[in-house]
Amino acid sequence: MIRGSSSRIARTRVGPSNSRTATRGMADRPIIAANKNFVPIRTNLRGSALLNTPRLNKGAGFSREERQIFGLEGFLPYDVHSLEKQALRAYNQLLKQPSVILKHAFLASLRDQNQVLFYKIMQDHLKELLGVLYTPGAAEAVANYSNLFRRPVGCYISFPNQDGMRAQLEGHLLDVNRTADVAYDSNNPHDAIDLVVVTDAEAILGIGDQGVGGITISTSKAALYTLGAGINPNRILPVVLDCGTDNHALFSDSLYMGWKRTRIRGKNYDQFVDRFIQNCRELYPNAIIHFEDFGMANAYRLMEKYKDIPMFNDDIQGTGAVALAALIAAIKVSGARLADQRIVIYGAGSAGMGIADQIKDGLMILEGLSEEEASRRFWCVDRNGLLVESMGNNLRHAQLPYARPDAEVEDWAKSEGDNDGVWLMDVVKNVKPTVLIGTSTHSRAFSEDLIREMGKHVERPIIFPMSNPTALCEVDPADALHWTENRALVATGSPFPPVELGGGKQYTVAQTNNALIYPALGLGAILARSRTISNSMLMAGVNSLASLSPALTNPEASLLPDLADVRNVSVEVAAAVCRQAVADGNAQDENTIKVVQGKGSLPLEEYIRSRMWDAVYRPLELVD
Ligand SMILES: NC(=O)C1=CN([C@@H]2O[C@H](COP(=O)(O)OP(=O)(O)OC[C@H]3O[C@@H](n4cnc5c(N)ncnc54)[C@H](O)[C@@H]3O)[C@@H](O)[C@H]2O)C=CC1
Ligand SMILES: CC(=O)C(=O)O
Ligand SMILES: [Mg+2]
Repeated sequence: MIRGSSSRIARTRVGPSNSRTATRGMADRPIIAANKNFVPIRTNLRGSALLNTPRLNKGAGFSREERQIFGLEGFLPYDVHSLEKQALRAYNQLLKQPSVILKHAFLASLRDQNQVLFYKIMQDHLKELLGVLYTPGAAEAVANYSNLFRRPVGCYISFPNQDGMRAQLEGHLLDVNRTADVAYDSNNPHDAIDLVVVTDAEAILGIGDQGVGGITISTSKAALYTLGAGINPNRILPVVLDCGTDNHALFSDSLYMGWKRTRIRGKNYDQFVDRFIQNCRELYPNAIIHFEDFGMANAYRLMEKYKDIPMFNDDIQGTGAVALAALIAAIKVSGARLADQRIVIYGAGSAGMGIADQIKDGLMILEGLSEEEASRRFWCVDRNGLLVESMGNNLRHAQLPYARPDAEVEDWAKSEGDNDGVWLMDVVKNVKPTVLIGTSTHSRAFSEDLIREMGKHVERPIIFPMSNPTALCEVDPADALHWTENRALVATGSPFPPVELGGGKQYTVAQTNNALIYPALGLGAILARSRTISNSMLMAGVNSLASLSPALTNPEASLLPDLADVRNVSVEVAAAVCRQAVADGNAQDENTIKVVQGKGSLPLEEYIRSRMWDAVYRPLELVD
């Protein structure tokens, strides 16, 4: 950490008149709602070095006084511009970019120049720009990573370099600590990282193995933690574990920047990941670990293996949580009971089985079903058709509880294909599902015939085509509504525009994406400094999110809150997660425990807001 013997603070327009009082030692600086944005960031950088440090750079936003103190006159055009004016200029430049991928590149470059400005324009245009930064935009950016590469962002841990892994991770810790502002509430440099977002890039969104390009999903998910839950971006470490790639197109691309070997598997892989986790635990003992877009076989194994540390798998647990919240809202609208649903899941991978597991937990906890009874509410269809018990060793461990007895399907009327499997249409005809969920990456798999067939048997069909990016969605929501005479309750993984229902009415399609819940889950776990992230914490988050559904008061409204409102949603959801962490005895942060117990100076929600990072320019303090 930087410790200056003498210091000067530029009193900028944003600073309160008493900002000099903030020069006390780091440890005794309380960050509370009223002053968190006025606490100076200490730096010894000046001139172009300051302008080239995105965490500190304010560009034309540097005040006259700051320009004097930091030697910036002569490096900047004369006029001082407010953050709002800078944001307007940047947004106008963004609009001139002719394609999503160029817009994504523009945003990435803005983030690499001026962090606050990047988050400011993202926040101001969240709904529109999430489609660029996240899904669908991120898919294109990941797939074109090596061709579009300009500068490295985040942490690259490569299998062939693993002997230096500890030093590499220490390097990031030192780098984070050098920014000083991140360690405001502790003198322990190991406290500087709150969150690690890690992918091994084997199953990115719906586009599969992307090798080193997977870093872009980690950086996008990391940015959503800041946008969605105010986690300080400088305290998040996005990581790609480069384990090689089985994507032959990348292999034969001379510009590919990752390790050009087929993916390591088995013992080598396990040891590599384990080494990474153990180093993270030692170097960043307070950080939670978010696993993203691992291939299914590893994703489940690793989730089980590391369940006693504060980690979660977003594709399994985050997706399960958001889907259950949307389902709870949908059945309230339809007037049915959760226990009476017949649920077909198309695509029995990480997301599909995560959703099944979470809904199963819901059936057990909310409806009192036994595990066996709850499992019987699901029919899961994958590449080889309906999962049935006779598939035996071909079933993955996570799929086993949902395999149907073969006897059940023996008498089914079958219309599709040969007799080797039971296909989706046959399942829909025979099961007459009330809920159809798509996590298959099979674009437009929910055909008109299929949706009409489903709609014959149920008054309010619940249809969640959740595959990303947009092009892989199982059905366009407008079609699903049209084919069911507007009776369907629809939610998608990627954003879709509202559907015109006629008569001046519109249906708002809920974006049922884990991005609506994982930032708050992370924030709650970080604030509580939770030992683990338990199922009951997840369920608390689900119930909180479901209770915020606009459809509860207006049946034509979206099943889930708008992703554009994620920051407010996150305060509520994180509060529920914190309360549950305390109730479970998992919480270790004394301040948060006190607040949850009503012994703090602020109510929990306000306390949470007071800990959120905002996209504003904080005063800078020059230290020698
Ligand atoms: N909305 C959300 O929040 C989330 C959406 N997803 C999306 O879900 C999709 C799947 O992701 P993961 O589960 O992580 O991948 P995965 O690879 O683990 O699962 C996909 C499954 O679909 C199966 N599948 C592929 N083609 C099929 C076909 N033609 N018919 C039947 N099954 C087929 C595969 O065999 C596999 O089991 C992706 O598009 C991903 O973007 C994933 C996580 C979150
Ligand atoms: C949303 C997400 O995590 C995925 O599509 O993989
Ligand atoms: Mg994912």
